[in-house]
Amino acid sequence: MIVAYTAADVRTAEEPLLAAGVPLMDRAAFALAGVVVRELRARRGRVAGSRVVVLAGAGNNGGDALHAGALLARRGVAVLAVATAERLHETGLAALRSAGCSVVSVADGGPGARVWPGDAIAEAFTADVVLDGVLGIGARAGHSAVRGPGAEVLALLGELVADERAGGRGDGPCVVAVDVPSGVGVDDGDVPRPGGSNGSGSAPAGEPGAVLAADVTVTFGAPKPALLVPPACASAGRVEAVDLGLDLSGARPAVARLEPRDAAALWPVPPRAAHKYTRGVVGVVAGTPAYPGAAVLTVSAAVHAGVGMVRYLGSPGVTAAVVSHRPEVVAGDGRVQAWVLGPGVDPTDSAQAERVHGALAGVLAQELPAVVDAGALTLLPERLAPWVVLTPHAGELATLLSARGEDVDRAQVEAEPLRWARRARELTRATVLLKGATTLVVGPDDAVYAQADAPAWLATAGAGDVLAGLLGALLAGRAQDLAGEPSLVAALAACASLVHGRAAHVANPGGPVAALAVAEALPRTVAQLLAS
Ligand SMILES: NC(=O)C1=CN([C@@H]2O[C@H](COP(=O)(O)OP(=O)(O)OC[C@H]3O[C@@H](n4cnc5c(N)ncnc54)[C@H](O)[C@@H]3O)[C@@H](O)[C@H]2O)[C@@H](O)CC1
Ligand SMILES: Nc1ncnc2c1ncn2[C@@H]1O[C@H](COP(=O)(O)OP(=O)(O)O)[C@@H](O)[C@H]1O
Ligand SMILES: [K+]
Repeated sequence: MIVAYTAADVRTAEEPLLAAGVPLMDRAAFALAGVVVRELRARRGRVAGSRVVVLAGAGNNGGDALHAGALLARRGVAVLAVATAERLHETGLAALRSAGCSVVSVADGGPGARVWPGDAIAEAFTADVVLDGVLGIGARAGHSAVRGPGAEVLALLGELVADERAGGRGDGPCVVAVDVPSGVGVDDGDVPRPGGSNGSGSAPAGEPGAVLAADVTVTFGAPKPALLVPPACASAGRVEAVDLGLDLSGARPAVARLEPRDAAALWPVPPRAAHKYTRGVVGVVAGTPAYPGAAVLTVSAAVHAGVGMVRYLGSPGVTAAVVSHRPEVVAGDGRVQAWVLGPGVDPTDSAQAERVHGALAGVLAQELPAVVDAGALTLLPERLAPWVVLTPHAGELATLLSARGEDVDRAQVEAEPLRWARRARELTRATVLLKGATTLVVGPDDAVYAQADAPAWLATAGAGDVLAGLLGALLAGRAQDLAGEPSLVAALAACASLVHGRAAHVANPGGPVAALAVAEALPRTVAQLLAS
C-alpha cells in the first residue's frame, strides 16, 4: 500500500530530526541527484556532459534542488540555476556556486545576472533535465498557485513540454519535480485554475502548463496527497519516495493507494468447507427494458468475480435476457448478503424503482452492504449509512450534490474531486466511490483511497456496470467481516477498483476493451492476483 501524509504531518515528523541535527536536506538532495543520474543514463546514455537546469524558489524546496545541482555538477553535468525569487536558500546557493555552476535570475534583485523569462525557458527547454524546485510544501493551503516570476516560467515551459510530449518527438527535457510539482494543492490535489479558489491571480492559472507536468516526482519523507489525488496526480509522473527516516507512525495516512498484494489480501478466498451460502449471495436490481444490457453486464461481473450466488430482480423480459446470458443467475427475491442497485435502472420505471426502494429499506434496517449506482443514485433517501457505497461518475456526483442543495456542476467536480466526494459523504453518510481515470473512495472516518489501475481504454459504456457487479460480489463475499469492521467497506471499494482496472489490462493488454470482456477477464485477474 502506498500512503500519503499531509504537509503538516510531514513537517511535524521532520521536526525532531532537524532538532537533532539530522541532515535531512543533504539526504533529500543526494537522493534527488541519484534519480537525475539514472534518468540521464537511461535517456541520454551519459551523465558527464549533460545539461541540467534547476528552477529554484526561495525556500527549502529550492534548497533541495540547488544542493542536488551541486552534486550533479561534481559529476560533470553542466548545471544552470534559474532563481525565481530574490533570495535563494543560502547553503544551497553556496554549494552550487562552489561547484562552479552559473546562476541567473528571472526575479528583480535575484542572484546572478537578470535574464528574461523567455531566455530562461529556452535554456530549460533545451536541457536534458529540468529540476522543478520552485515551491514545495511551503505554499499556503488553498493558495498553492505559484506567484511571481516563477509562475510565468513554469506556465510557458509547461506548455512547450506538453506540446513536445503530445508530438511524441522525445527531444524535450525530462522534468523532475522536487517533492511535488510546484503549485499543486499539496493536501487536496487541486491545480490552479482561472479565478478559482486556488488561483492567486498572478499565475496564468488553468492554462495548460500552469503546473509544469513532471516525468518523475522525487518526494521526501513520504508521498504527499497531491501525488495520488486528481487532478494534480496527472502532473506528477512516476513517483519516487525517498525515505528520510521520518517517524510517521503517530500520523494518520491522508490518502492510500492499494497495490496488488493488498487486493489479494482483501479478496475472499473460499475455505475448504465453503458452500454457496457461506460464500455470499448478491442481489442485483439492474436494467430496465430500455437498458437490458446493463443488467447482463452487472450480473456477469458478479458471477465472474466468484460469489456464491447471484439473484436477479427485474422485469420478465430483462430477466429472460439475463438468464439466457448467465444461466448461473437465480431470478427472483430471496435472502442476500449484499445488494447492487441501479445499473441501467431508469428511475421512471416504477416497478424497478419500487424494487430499489424495497432493497434500500432492508439495507438500512439490517445493515446489509450495498452498491448504489447510476439510476438508483436519484432514488435515495437523504441519509444513508457507511455500508452503502455510492458509485457515481463526476456528472452523477454533481447531480446528487445539486439535489442536496450544493451549487456544483460536472466540471467543478472534476476540478476538485476529493472535495466533492468528501462533501457527498458528509451529506449522505454513505461511502463514496467517485469514478474516473483515478477513482477516489471516501469512507468512514474520512478514509481516502485513490486508485489509478485502469487503462484509458476502460472509459467505455458499461464499464461502470461491471464495477458495480464486481464490488457487490466482493461485499457479499466479505459481508460477515464488514459487520464488525465498517471501515473495511472503503478498502473493499478500492480493491474492486483495482481489480476492475487490472481486468481491463488482462482482457486485452495495450488495446481496446469491451465492458463484457472486462467482466470475463475477472477470473483470470483474480487468479493472477492471488498467485502473485
Ligand atoms: N526541512 C528540511 O530540512 C527539509 C525540507 N524539505 C524540502 O523543503 C520543502 C519545504 O520547504 P519550505 O518550508 O521552505 O517551503 P517551500 O520551499 O515549498 O516554499 C516556501 C517559500 O516559497 C515562498 N512561497 C510561498 N508560497 C508561494 C507561492 N504561492 N508562490 C511563490 N512562492 C511562494 C515563500 O515565501 C517561501 O520563501 C519541501 O517541499 C522539501 O522540498 C526536504 O528537503 C526534507 C527536509
Ligand atoms: N480515462 C480513464 N482511464 C481509466 N479508467 C477510466 C477512465 N475514464 C473512466 N474510467 C473508468 O471507466 C468506468 C466508466 O464507468 P461509467 O462512467 O459508470 O460508465 P457506464 O455508466 O457506461 O458503465 C469507471 O470505472 C471509470 O473509473
Ligand atoms: K517543486
